[in-house]
Amino acid sequence: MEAIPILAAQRDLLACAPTGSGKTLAFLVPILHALKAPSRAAGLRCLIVSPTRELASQIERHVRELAAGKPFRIAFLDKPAATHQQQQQLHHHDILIVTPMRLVKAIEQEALSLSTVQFLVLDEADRLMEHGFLEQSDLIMSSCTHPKLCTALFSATLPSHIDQLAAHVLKDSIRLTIGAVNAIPPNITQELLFAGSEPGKLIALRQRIAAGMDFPVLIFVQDVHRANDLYKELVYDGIRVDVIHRERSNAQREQIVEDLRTGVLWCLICTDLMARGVDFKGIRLVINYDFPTSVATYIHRIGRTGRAGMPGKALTLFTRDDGDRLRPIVQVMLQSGTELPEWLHKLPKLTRQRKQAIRHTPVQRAHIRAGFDGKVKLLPNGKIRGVNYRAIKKRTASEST
Ligand SMILES: Nc1ncnc2c1ncn2[C@@H]1O[C@H](COP(=O)(O)OP(=O)(O)OP(=O)(O)O)[C@@H](O)[C@H]1O
Repeated sequence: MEAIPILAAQRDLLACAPTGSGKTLAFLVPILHALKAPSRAAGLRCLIVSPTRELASQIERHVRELAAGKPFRIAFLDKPAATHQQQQQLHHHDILIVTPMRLVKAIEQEALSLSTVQFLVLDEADRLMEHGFLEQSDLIMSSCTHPKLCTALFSATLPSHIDQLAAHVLKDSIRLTIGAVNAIPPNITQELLFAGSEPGKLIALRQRIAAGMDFPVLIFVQDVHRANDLYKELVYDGIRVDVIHRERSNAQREQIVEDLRTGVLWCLICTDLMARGVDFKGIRLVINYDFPTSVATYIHRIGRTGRAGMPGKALTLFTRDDGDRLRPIVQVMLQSGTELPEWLHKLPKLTRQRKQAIRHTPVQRAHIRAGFDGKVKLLPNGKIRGVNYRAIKKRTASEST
């Protein structure tokens, strides 16, 4: 809420606040207030950039809800503008929500000019200023040439190199930090579990499920293949589970999110595509099945629970292979008051060379063993057609001994 008067005064802002603390409203409320009313003559006045389609679509929903009753022209640019007429229409929106790739295409095709933009918001700004997005963000920022442009950068995480970069692109800005930088909301209870090896993780997960788990649960894995493999395992176990990653269609993703919201699904397996910004309602537990690759990833993943002050839990599994990546995340857990065994307090620092070497290299992991490859069908009693439940019970019991 501290951001509201700053943006209302049209000052550049760099804001860092914990996950689930309501950053979206913190920028939408003052911007809608400042825009006052629709104005076709003024051209596009507000541009909101998000790194993923899911988050952009969620922001669009929030804008429409907040602007209800005022006929602002709001659009989410999720497809290239194909015809000249569509390109012309882009200029006539008051507020445009975009992902960088689509916007850069529109700028390059000269389908859209950003010279009238008065409010530019980069949501998940540290991600948008990282390798992979930085060039696109740079082009977007330099295309916003209005003399009274107000730029706002929002995120729950702010690595120091991004902090410095942000300071260069903002003018006479205010820096706002709610709580400590990279803080975990205190309402999220964190747990770290050593599972020994890859098969040990599956056993640990099955044991937790068998012991009773608060659904809905999000499970993060490191890539699409592992998401599909774990999905097969959990379907085999009779769990109402689905999977989201870049290979699912937009329609499938939307249906899955809806199914999770309404309780049709208990469990959603996802890649880091869903780690940032997405506001799943009522997630009780986040499981890091594969250890996160960075502190930022850890914070954003577990931030899918414990939103708006609700209680949440996060369970992070690790194996011997994750040893080099453990220390920074252990530090974050300790700083937020998580009790961990004494040996974890004394993990050695990595050398700079080792840090560099592992930064962009995912851990090579053994396959998650797939138990069932056939076609599956969820029955009304919650079981899956074609699954031998007796065999699973027997197998789980023998694996855990
Ligand atoms: N003042 C408020 N009172 C109650 N709930 C709120 C308030 N502001 C926001 N919320 C709710 O809190 C939830 C989290 O908000 P939001 O998605 O904006 O968080 P965020 O800070 O952007 O998180 P992230 O860093 O994960 O993107 C949403 O469901 C939102 O509706």
